[in-house]
Amino acid sequence: MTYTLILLRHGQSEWNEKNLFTGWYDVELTEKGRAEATRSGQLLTEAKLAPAVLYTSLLKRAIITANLALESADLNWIPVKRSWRLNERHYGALQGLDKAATLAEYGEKQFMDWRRSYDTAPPKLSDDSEFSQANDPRYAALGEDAPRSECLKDVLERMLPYWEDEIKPDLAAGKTVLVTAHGNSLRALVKHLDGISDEDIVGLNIPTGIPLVYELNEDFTPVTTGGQYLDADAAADAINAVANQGR
Ligand SMILES: O=C(O)[C@@H](CO)OP(=O)(O)O
Repeated sequence: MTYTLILLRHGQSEWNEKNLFTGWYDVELTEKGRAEATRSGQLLTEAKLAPAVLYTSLLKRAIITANLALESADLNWIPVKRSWRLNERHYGALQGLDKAATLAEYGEKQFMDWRRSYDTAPPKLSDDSEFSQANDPRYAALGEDAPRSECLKDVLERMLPYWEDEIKPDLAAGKTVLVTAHGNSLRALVKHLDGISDEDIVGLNIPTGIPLVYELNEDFTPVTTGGQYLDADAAADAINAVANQGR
């Protein structure tokens, strides 16, 4: 008996295209991103994978990606659960900044520590910034606990309870689960699933809009470490593009 978990990073967003740090800022998909999302649904159909339940973040780039994927897989009807715990990493004071300009200003080491290190969070975003979520009603229940910046460790710590309490029980009940989320929230989940070290997670990048399928054993360890992208060639190219952003 194995469980099937499908991870899907949202399609290209307007700020991916512009090369801006995004985090919790709620941006739209580009036309290319919408096409990636539609194609990801076709890839699910071709692979004969039919999710029984969808999990998304509260950000529309993930929500719309999932809607388009399920539309093209003719699965619009499946139940949906959403949580801020699947949101992208809050990028703090970097939200809205240009990646290339940030690299030029702060240098390679600081840039990569902020982008990919396990435990270095960017400076906090001020509540009066135009890029702040401090007064966003969707996070009102979090009160002052709502993050103003996060490192990957913070993401793992807020995502894991949701994985344990909500997603795992659906898998254990035999449901194929689709999780549509973000580059860094999915890096956190993959780190947990594959047991990737704090050092090695620096080198892991997740491409937009390509389903990553994990078959999990009954103890939720992956049958194949790293899972399997449904379009492995496209994933390899796109992973390189993500790794080289800002350059
Ligand atoms: O800007 C962001 O929120 C993320 C994902 O797009 O960027 P990065 O890949 O640099 O962590």
